[in-house]
Amino acid sequence: MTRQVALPDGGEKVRAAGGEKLLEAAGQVRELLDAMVRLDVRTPAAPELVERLDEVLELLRVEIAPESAMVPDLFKDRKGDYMDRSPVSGALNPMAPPVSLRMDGENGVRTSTRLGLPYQGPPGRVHGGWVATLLDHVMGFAAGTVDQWIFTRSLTVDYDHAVPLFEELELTAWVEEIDGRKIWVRGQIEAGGKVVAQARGLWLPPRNRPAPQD
Ligand SMILES: CCCCCCCCCCCC(=O)SCCNC(=O)CCNC(=O)[C@H](O)C(C)(C)COP(=O)(O)OP(=O)(O)OC[C@H]1O[C@@H](n2cnc3c(N)ncnc32)[C@H](O)[C@@H]1OP(=O)(O)O
Repeated sequence: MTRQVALPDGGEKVRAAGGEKLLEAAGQVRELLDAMVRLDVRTPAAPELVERLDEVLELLRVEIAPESAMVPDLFKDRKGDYMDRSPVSGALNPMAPPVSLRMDGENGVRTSTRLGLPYQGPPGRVHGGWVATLLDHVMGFAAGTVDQWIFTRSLTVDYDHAVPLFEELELTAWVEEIDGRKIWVRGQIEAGGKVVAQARGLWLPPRNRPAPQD
């Protein structure tokens, strides 16, 4: 059975809606995150950094939406805007590497990414929590059907080898089995042509989803 998968568009709609500059700013904050973890604790740049960032935050304080306005209604709201803010593939979320997903055959999703120092766990290796996050995300999209939220119910990760920083990582996820509402998915990360992490998980839509006319 061919899955209907809605992938994030890498900020295309944001750009089309006039958000080019905001995407550029998100890229700058991403760069800032990387710079922050590379600074010496006694950097002489710190006082000026505080001052300039304070100005930036002052500018934003009057612009930002309340937290509650950014939490979509599970059953009513469309996922588009929310996905631009995702911590993994959100073009507008500086925490996101970001990964941009593409289809891999009829039942799979694929992406490649390269992670830098903000994602370091053991020396030179990606933090295990981020390894699981990347797999969770890509596998969630492989499981996800158009116009429906879907949740991770179970995720088992095997950390077979180090997942290296600064190297191209190939992520793939594919649906293994569908059993009623239950969607079983497999995923893996390859580096240098070798599988370094793999996972299996169960995805489910919420049980109490109202009928479409509600
Ligand atoms: C466009 C794309 C968008 C989607 C794109 C999304 C991409 C982003 C991906 C990010 C993913 C996340 O971060 S998701 C966030 C983290 N996950 C969550 O917050 C989920 C929290 N859990 C829940 O809300 C709930 O448990 C649900 C909705 C998942 C399911 O609830 P439920 O259906 O009422 O019932 P529940 O008891 O949980 O179990 C359902 C069935 O699964 C079985 N089951 C449970 N665990 C197991 C297990 N390990 N192995 C076998 N079977 C299991 C149970 O026995 C039961 O079977 P039976 O008795 O029915 O036969």
